[in-house]
Amino acid sequence: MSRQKCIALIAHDEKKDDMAAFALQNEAVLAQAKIFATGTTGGRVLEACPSLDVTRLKSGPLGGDQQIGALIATGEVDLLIFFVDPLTPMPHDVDVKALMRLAIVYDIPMALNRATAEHLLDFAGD
Ligand SMILES: O=C(CO)COP(=O)(O)O
Repeated sequence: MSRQKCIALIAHDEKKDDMAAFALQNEAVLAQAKIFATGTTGGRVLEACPSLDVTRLKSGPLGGDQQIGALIATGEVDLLIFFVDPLTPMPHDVDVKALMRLAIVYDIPMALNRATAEHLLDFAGD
């Protein structure tokens, strides 16, 4: 039997409402997966969908992006959904870039906006 899929969810502050709505809309598919999320994002996802299996890591600026990156490096993430805010400077921009870099290095499907995330979940739900 193949192991349960693992999905990482992250959203910058301006995109958190979008992430909560996305989680609610796709709750049935997300319920099949183990979810890792950065701290605040995970809290918002759990508020929207309390029954999901969400492990909350540190908040992004405090190391959460790096924790997700480490999980990618150890082969524990199958899909990264990261709603990025391209209009706000981030103090932890280097961490954001490092995470995206690892997703590319390990060839993990990565959605950086909602439109792409919907497509990826369509495939994951098949
Ligand atoms: O900053 C983030 C990603 O770079 C997200 O972290 P939070 O989910 O804790 O806000």
